[in-house]
Amino acid sequence: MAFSLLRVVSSIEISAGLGFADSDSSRYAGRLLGSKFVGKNSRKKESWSFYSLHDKLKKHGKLPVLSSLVANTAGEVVMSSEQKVYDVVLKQAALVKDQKRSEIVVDVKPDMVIPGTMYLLKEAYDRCGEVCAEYAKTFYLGTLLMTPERRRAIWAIYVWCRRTDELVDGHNASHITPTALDRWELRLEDLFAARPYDMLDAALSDTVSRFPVDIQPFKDMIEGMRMDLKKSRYENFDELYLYCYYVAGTVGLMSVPVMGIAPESKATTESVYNAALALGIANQLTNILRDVGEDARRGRIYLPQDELAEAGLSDEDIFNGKVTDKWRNFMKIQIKRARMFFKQAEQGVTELSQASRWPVWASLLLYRQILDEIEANDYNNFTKRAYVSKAKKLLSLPMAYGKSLISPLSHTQSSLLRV
Ligand SMILES: CC(C)=CCC/C(C)=C/CC/C(C)=C/CC/C(C)=C/[C@@H]1[C@@H](COP(=O)(O)OP(=O)(O)O)[C@]1(C)CC/C=C(\C)CC/C=C(\C)CCC=C(C)C
Repeated sequence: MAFSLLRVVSSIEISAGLGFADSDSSRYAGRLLGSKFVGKNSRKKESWSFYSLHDKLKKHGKLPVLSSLVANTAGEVVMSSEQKVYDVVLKQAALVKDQKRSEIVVDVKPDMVIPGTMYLLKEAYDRCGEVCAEYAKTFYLGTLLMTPERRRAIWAIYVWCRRTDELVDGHNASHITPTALDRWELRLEDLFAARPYDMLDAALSDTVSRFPVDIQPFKDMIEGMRMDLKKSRYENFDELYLYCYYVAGTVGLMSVPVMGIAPESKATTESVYNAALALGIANQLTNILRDVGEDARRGRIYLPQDELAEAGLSDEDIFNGKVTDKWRNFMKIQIKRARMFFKQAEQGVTELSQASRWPVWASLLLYRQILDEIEANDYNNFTKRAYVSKAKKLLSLPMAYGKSLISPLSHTQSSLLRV
């Protein structure tokens, strides 16, 4: 993150380091930009399928991100992915609503554990920290600003996400079957029921017993991996949005209960979760735009098929990998959409607890710059991998730190305020 923060690692390393040698070895928060976040029924309802992207741009002067209702192939109006995901957001937010908003939300339980297991638990968290430090250096540094309880909990979540991603992206990926993912899910349920399989699971098991973290986003991430196994095309943005929620928006929903909302924040809990979801979506969209060529070489096209067709582009154009004006125009629209999700996420970062803001700002600023780099590469994401230089990364860190000093109270223009 600055996912050099969350650098992809060699699958051999990850298999060994994360314990994938066993048989269990295994990518969602946005609303229409500008619509007030009051309740799901009060949101604007507008469908991507009704106008072309260009008409929308002309009509609204800005690009709508998603609709609440979409038409299915039979022409019936159905609930959009955004609406489905929003229901998860509401559920997650409800879990923490009653929780006291304070810097120290952690009610550290008396350790009702078998003697010696405390030591093992410390080892388990330390190992999660090591993995995080190794594969997501800058992010790891950011977590050091957090309270010890939060820091180690984020490490444990990070490691579980990494392991899950490795199931379909790692070196054993070609052997992964839906059954293996079902087993990974059973293992997740066991871990939530305080029956961890290994020490890394034990760290997460402890984390979920201390923070109001729900199992749903974890299950949804596994669902995203299932989707990746069976799907290599996305008909429209609604389908892509759901995929992005599964594999990345979920991370935002898992992290907020641990990172905590600032006690002085006046934002609604749902709006903060929604911003967290938006950051996950923005990151994943950016990841997809950066990796178009790489994904195409694996036979995968994550870009919405209907938007490609509307831009006069086909799968063949992607496989041929020629940067044309049609491609540039298409990419401009996609980049614009990703930036809208980043913008939406920005509003929520300030509402997080003080110590959590810096790593989140850092990840937002660093990952968003990948979009600038795609532009700087004249939209050649077929053969050039957009990356942010070390110098730019370094420059972003104090910038992120400066932004993290802005408190929710000095941020009274926020559109996330409770109504
Ligand atoms: C502070 C912070 C950023 C916390 C998140 C820590 C965490 C638990 C990260 C887990 C990330 C992970 C391993 C996800 C597995 C699925 C996956 C690989 C998703 C893609 C990430 C990029 O990783 P990759 O290594 O492939 O990228 P590179 O090739 O190296 O570039 C994703 C694109 C998405 C990751 C999504 C997030 C980190 C969500 C961030 C949102 C929050 C932390 C919520 C912030 C709160 C508010 C209110 C805005």
